[in-house]
Amino acid sequence: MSDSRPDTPSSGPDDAAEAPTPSAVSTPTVFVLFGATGDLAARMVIPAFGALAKQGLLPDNWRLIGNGRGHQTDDEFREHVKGVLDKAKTGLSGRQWRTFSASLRFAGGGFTEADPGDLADVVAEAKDDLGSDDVQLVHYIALPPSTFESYTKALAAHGLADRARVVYEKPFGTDSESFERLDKLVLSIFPEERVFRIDHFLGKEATQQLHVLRFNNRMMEQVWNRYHVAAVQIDIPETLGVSNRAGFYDETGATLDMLVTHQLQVMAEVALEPPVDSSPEALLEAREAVLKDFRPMSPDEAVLGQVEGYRDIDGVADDSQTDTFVAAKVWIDNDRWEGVPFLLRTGKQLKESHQHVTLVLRRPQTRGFGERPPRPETIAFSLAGNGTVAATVTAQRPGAPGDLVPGSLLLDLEDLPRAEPLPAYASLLRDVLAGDRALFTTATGLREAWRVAAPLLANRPPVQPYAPGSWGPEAAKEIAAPHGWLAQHSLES
Ligand SMILES: NC(=O)C1=CN([C@@H]2O[C@H](COP(=O)(O)OP(=O)(O)OC[C@H]3O[C@@H](n4cnc5c(N)ncnc54)[C@H](OP(=O)(O)O)[C@@H]3O)[C@@H](O)[C@H]2O)C=CC1
Ligand SMILES: O=C1O[C@H](COP(=O)(O)O)[C@@H](O)[C@H](O)[C@H]1O
Repeated sequence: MSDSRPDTPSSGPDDAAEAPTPSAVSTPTVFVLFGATGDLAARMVIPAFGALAKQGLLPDNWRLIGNGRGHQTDDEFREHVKGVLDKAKTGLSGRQWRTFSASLRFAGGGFTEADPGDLADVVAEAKDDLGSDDVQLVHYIALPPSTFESYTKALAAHGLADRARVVYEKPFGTDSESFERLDKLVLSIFPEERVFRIDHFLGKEATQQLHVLRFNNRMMEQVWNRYHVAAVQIDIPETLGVSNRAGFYDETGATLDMLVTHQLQVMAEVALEPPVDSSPEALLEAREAVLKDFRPMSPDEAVLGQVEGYRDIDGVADDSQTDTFVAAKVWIDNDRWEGVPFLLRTGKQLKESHQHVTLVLRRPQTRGFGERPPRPETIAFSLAGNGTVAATVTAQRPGAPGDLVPGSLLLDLEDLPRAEPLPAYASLLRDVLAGDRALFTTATGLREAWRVAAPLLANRPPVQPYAPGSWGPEAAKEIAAPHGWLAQHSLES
């Protein structure tokens, strides 16, 4: 394994102009990134490390060890990371990149209970390098969920679990039964306070604004219930395909990848009751509590789809029944939300990408001035990027008394004074370093999510084909009747 220090700078501002940035955590830390060659690592986790480095939020002394089943040298891994950071436009200066890249290592040869590959040795070297007895070990398991159990056992078998923190990607389990088994195994090895079950949608800036805006603004607080809200849409269509991660995707599918995970957590963020105080712990308790009121999903109120051509992708079975699309109606049995459908939709290779949480408002009780356009008024949050919030209103077309048209009031969160938005993964990694688990899912919350999804998973409707670039199977339109899925183009800046 090579250990030379590369001097190729990543694109970024001039070294001379760069001010030293303070480090957030002083404990020397060794990160192990399982799945370092994968899609998630490239799209989110490695760029998050870059963003933390850029803002001076990594510990003063750290190492990041990439792990995989294949072999590569440290320098090859550095080249990979450099490509990823350049693509993500992280903007590290030359000096920042040199410091960053010097902390990168790769340990190949896989990692099983029987054989740790290179990892145990590389971790030991990294700890020695950091020259302290007090080194924090943080494992990030960015692997397909079917491997979580075996990697957890291997961590214990090779003495890498002691005093370590561990981050699990989602889905944590693939149904109630496997969730309970995994949870029991994990907690037999790691104490709960060192387990971080990530759901990066909870770390998004705009997701956090759901409760902040709601509870700090009377105009939102007052309408946040069944008397004023006719329906809530949590709509996450994607143009993205899955050909680069077919193995993972074919064993997962849209329902597990997005709906049982991100969308139910975001739904809980929308639906929660006022937390007892403004602490992160109270927020987490409120999220868990409302999940208990979610009604188990009915397969009759769900549509699954599979994009045409999916079975031709390398790594996908010829007769795959995996869903690349799901739309479903979920109900909450409590006083605030009785009778309000929560409409969840997501899928791959659809017409458009967006991530919208939309409260569809009931029409005003007064007669109004003019003929209202059919589009309902809404309060909508775009979770993508740094996030936007919009209210769509009905207004009079200027110069045309009585001619009513929809308009929108838009807030771009990054335009707020002194805004310093962090990508979700960077923000959550910072929380892992600080030991703050408030924006992570808990076993209690996940147990409820699996309970809610159980009838749908046990009785999956057949997947209906849809054309790439479409909005999914026709039948999914019915789920959102009478309003239809609201596109909210005006939300994107
Ligand atoms: N991709 C994304 O956008 C997101 C993914 N996630 C989650 O991240 C996790 C990983 O997803 P993603 O990166 O997309 O998946 P990938 O298919 O890209 O897999 C990640 C890496 O895991 C290793 N791997 C694959 N199969 C196995 C196996 N059977 N045993 C051991 N290692 C294996 C491979 O590395 P190697 O060949 O080097 O061993 C691969 O590069 C999943 O839990 C997913 O839900 C979460 C949010 C977003
Ligand atoms: O967890 C996942 O999320 C991504 C979408 O995340 P975002 O950060 O782009 O908002 C999704 O594409 C992927 O399939 C899924 O595993």
